[in-house]
Amino acid sequence: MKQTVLIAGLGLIGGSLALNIKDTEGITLLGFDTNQTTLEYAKMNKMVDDVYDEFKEAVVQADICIFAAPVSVTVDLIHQLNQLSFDKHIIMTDVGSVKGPIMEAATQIESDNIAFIGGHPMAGSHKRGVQAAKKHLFENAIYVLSPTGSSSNQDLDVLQALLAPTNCKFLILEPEEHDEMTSVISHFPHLIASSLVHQAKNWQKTHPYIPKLAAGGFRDITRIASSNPLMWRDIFFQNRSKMSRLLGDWIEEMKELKTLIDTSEKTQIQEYLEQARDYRDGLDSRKQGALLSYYDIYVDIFDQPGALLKVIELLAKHDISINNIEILEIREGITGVLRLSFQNKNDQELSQAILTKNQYDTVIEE
Ligand SMILES: NC(=O)C1=CN([C@@H]2O[C@H](COP(=O)(O)OP(=O)(O)OC[C@H]3O[C@@H](n4cnc5c(N)ncnc54)[C@H](O)[C@@H]3O)[C@@H](O)[C@H]2O)C=CC1
Ligand SMILES: O=C(O)C(=O)Cc1ccc(O)cc1
Repeated sequence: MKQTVLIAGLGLIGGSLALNIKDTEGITLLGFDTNQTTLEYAKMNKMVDDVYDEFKEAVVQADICIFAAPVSVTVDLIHQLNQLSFDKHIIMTDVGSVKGPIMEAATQIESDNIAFIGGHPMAGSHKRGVQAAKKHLFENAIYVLSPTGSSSNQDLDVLQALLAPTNCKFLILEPEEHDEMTSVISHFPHLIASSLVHQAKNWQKTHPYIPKLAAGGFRDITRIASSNPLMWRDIFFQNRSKMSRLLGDWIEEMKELKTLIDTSEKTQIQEYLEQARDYRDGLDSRKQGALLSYYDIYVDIFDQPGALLKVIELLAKHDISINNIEILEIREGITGVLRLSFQNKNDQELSQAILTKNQYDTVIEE
């Protein structure tokens, strides 16, 4: 079937979706963005068939439109739809990290020809822009969909079929429960990560060597503080009431912890740490779902040039594809452990056997 698909906002997420959709048979893929360099890049790299810098001109041609701009921009674009007339059925969706304001804007759409389904791929990166787009970004990730009264089951099927090449896992959620859950598990942690970085920066005035002491733990917990500030500012304010509530709860909890520390309540502090560890370890279980979507192997490697390449070559020789590679440093610049992530248990076990045979120490965490 021939379909014209428009992606409005060709950044990290829009560009990554384009890389998944572009080669589907029968699809003409259009891209709209206000950034000319982005449009030129997308066209030059054949990520889309055609580019537009005028939303209205592009959207009237589409059978499916995916809004992939910042949440506040998507809200504005949805409001513009009422200035246009749509003479054929069009499925519209978005990728915004906050659903409430987008779904609210969608309720104001006047055309009966528009079927709106909210969307949010729960995968991303701290990078931004079309140059950071990756085809495999959504592999195994949860992709939340929120159908509305304007969309039918058939619309939902069509959208899921379009997104199938991403290899994501669909989850249907109400916008309100989505926003509450993502505020806890995604949005609020970003604020805390930034706050920890600010605290270290302030203490650096007293102890200039602080950055040299920053060990793996600090790096792990603050990784997301390197994310796109414009996007996160938008997310915080679009999900403002939930963020404010969590901040209030957090402040109260920190006050209680301060009292426990000040009064040397060692048992209660230990229980607090134990409960957190047990819950966190439980989240890592594949049975629980989202946090760990890959089959991992930890490989000890020494700090020698080419160590990484040797491991990759070894697995490539056996046609095993690695989903993700992360070097976990013991100290800054000193390689310690390699985390290799695989798509399935078979690849994981085969890789472990090959690496063990080649004298590598490996661990699979159950
Ligand atoms: N970055 C991430 O990890 C994730 C982001 N999201 C959501 O995806 C959406 C896009 O985020 P990213 O791709 O990361 O951001 P990005 O900054 O990489 O891309 C945004 C794109 O929108 C374009 N844009 C800005 N204003 C525009 C306008 N008025 N009209 C048309 N295009 C405009 C920009 O030029 C840019 O190409 C956001 O709503 C975000 O909440 C969802 C999941 C993960
Ligand atoms: O880098 C990370 O861990 C993220 O937090 C990615 C992410 C960012 C925004 C989203 O709405 C969903 C996922």
